[in-house]
Amino acid sequence: MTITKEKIYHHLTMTSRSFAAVIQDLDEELKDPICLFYLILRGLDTIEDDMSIDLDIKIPYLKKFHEIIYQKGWNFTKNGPNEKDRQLLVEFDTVIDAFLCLKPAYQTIIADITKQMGDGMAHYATAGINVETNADYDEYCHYVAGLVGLGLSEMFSACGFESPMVAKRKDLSNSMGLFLQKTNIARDFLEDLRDKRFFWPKEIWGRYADRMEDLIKPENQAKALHCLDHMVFNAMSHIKDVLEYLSMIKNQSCFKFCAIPQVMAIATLTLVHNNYKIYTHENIKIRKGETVWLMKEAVDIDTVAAIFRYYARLLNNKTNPLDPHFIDIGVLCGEIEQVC
Ligand SMILES: COc1cccc([C@H]2O[C@H](CC(=O)N[C@@H](CC(=O)O)C(=O)O)C(=O)N(CC(C)(C)C)c3ccc(Cl)cc32)c1OC
Repeated sequence: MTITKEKIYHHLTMTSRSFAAVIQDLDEELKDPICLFYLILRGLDTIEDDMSIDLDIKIPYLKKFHEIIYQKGWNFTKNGPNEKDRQLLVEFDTVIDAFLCLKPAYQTIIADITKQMGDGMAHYATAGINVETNADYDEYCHYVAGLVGLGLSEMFSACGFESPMVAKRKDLSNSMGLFLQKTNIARDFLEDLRDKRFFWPKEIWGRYADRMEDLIKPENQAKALHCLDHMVFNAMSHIKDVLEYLSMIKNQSCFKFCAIPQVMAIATLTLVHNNYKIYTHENIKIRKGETVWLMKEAVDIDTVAAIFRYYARLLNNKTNPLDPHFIDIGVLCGEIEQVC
């Protein structure tokens, strides 16, 4: 297992440097199961994301990925040459070998979430199926991100680090995923538009433009900013659940693992809010110094609550009084300051 283990953590570091460090800080009992959960999800995501793979090839793989993770020796070489993380699937047999060494309880949780996610991805990959309504948007984000929160909460409760209540509160675990995913979807508008991936719900953008791509036209700047703030407001609706979930987490290594992505997300959402660069530049990111500060500070619920209060006030101050959501955002920020 040692050689495989080194390869596994190499893959982890290759896929996401900053988050790899957070996973490596986890308690020994959870480090391998969560590392493998992360890599299996990346493998599934790499197939879903690859627009060069025909749907009649892609969809069966998405639906049977939960069985593939039990097939020793399996690899995947159908990804396009420039697909990020394609190397992970080329060498996926090492992930499978390590997965098969996990305790059965963790294998079952991972396989069950992978099955649900693969089915959800297959549904939304089907030609003509798009995110139209706010309900579609929440459902899509549940499949690709909310389910991850559910699986992690089940692992936290299964190993005994957290109470069974953590796995029971599926609504809160789901919100942990939706807040991260909706922040990324708002942030990555231009990159996704270029890749012809449309995640913004028509029920939102349809109020500001006839076609989604019209949002990037300079003459539509005011409407585009109101649309962006509507997406920010939609993401903010999960913050109360996020704070309630984090207040349940008692194990220190689990707490940091859960809190760091959430404080990074509220900082990112504040940067994205009312920021026209979303429509002109890709890869909008918070500064490295801010990331380092957040990773160091996100150690307990009081500090995390103070961080959310800080960014809620910043975000509120950035809102244009002419913005249709000016009042709503103000009310939500007020509520966040209450909960904290
Ligand atoms: C209780 O729930 C969680 C608790 C802790 C962390 C995460 C969540 O955080 C990372 C954090 C991460 O991966 N950050 C990236 C930054 C980025 O992606 O922009 C990074 O630091 O590189 C993340 O983004 N996703 C991906 C999804 C959002 C789709 C779930 C993710 C993917 C696989 C796993 Cl096992 C975990 C997570 C949780 O998931 C909700």
